[in-house]
Amino acid sequence: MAVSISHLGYNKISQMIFEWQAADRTSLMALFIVLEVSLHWFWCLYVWWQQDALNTYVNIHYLYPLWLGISFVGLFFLCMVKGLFHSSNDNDIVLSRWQIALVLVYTAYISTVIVMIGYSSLFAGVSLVGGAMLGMMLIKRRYAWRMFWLHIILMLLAIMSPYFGISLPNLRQLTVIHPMLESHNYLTYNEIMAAENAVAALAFENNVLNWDSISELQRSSAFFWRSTHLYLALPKAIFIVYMFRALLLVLDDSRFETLRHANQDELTQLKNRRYGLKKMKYALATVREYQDLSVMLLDLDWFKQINDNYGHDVGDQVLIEISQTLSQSLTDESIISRYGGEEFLVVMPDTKHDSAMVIAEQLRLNIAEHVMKIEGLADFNVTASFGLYTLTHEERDCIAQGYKTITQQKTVARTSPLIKPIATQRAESKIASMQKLPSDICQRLISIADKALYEAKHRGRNQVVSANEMWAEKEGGKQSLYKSR
Ligand SMILES: Nc1nc2c(ncn2[C@@H]2O[C@H](COP(=O)(O)OP(=O)(O)OP(=O)(O)O)[C@@H](O)[C@H]2O)c(=O)[nH]1
Repeated sequence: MAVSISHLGYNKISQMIFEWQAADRTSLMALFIVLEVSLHWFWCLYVWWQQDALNTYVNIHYLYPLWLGISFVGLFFLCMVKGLFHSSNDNDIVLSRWQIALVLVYTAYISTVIVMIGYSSLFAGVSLVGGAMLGMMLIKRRYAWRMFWLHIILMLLAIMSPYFGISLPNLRQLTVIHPMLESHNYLTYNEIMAAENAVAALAFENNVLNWDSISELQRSSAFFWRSTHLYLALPKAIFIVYMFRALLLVLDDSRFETLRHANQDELTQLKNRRYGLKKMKYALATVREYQDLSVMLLDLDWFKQINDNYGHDVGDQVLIEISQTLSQSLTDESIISRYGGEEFLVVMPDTKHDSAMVIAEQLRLNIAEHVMKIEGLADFNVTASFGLYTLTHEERDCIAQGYKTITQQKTVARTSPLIKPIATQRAESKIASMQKLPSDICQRLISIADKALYEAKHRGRNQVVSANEMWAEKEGGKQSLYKSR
């Protein structure tokens, strides 16, 4: 199948986004907000610096609480940005080039909006929604919607505030800094507004706009006209939200595809080894107190001969059909994965040894009875050998207890008296989250099932051998996963 470069690029970007940790995505969103907030902060600095010149037009007392608020917001989001450049193991930079490019482009856009067009709540509002949503997109879509509704509510409150006698600082008013010039140059939005306000000022006493006359103007204005602010901004905001929504849907599909490829075995469509092990770890961590867990490793017999006699394609077909037999014979609770070439791993949570033996025996029969019908070849059957091990809850408790004691001793020995309590706490909570089991337990379980599988091959193939029974025979019933055998 031909794959275009743009398709590859698109897959790569979406894969990168979803491999990102939530903390990094939050930090990126915070960085966008910091960029915007710092521009507002510098705008306040400029007004404060020019306060003598702006005194006639600007109620400077409103500037200080606004400036303070902006500073707090900026500092708050700056703290959130901290996680952006370092991953949990400290020195690795987690921002990739495309993310840096995204941040720079957004900065350039916001700078242009503020410097060229002047501060307008409409532009700033839309840019804020855009910037924050860009960050939100990288976290969760429901936040994008919440953010959108919050923005509308805030705008409504701002529109209605004068009717309740509330005066809010008006940043746009701060842009009125020059009287009209006799200039034929291109005028920016900011300059036009300045000119309009200067003209409007003629209508007021002493040719000066003051806050009382502004408040009077606000109260006398019809609610309908005041709310143009909202309904002019709304279509833009909805457009942005829908654009992001469409993007999210595309990314969701892409994420699903990426995860499918990452977890699935191409040939058999079973889960692959990596995912099988991950699910096994999860099953071990979530198994209940009185539940046993059984692990089964099965390997097709004389598979090399099938390849040699009939060809690799027939070998592949056999693997596909046996995988289907596995999926059909086992319940949904079983975790089935292709462990290696013709080897499969089955983990059965909450399954006692006797039940696991019955299941394995039935599976062996199903495989042996399955007739391979390949065009141009005589029908044939394939058999498989099984190694099985059941980790009983009693043994699991013993391992957990022993492991806990060893870990506590190590932690106490390694740490100084000052940091001992914290280190011990951390170690304990980590152990608790793993159900107090050592991290190599999965490999040990598989390796024991593998020994039983080896024994099954040795005994003549096409049979199930239980590691529990094997060691019970050898050691008179005494057995432990962490004891040298
Ligand atoms: N067709 C095909 N063959 C594979 C695949 N993966 C591994 N194999 C082959 O599987 C064969 C495994 O051979 P062996 O390990 O000798 O095992 P065996 O012939 O089944 O013998 P026993 O396990 O002792 O019964 C090798 O020839 C591999 O090339 C695959 O995806 N497709």
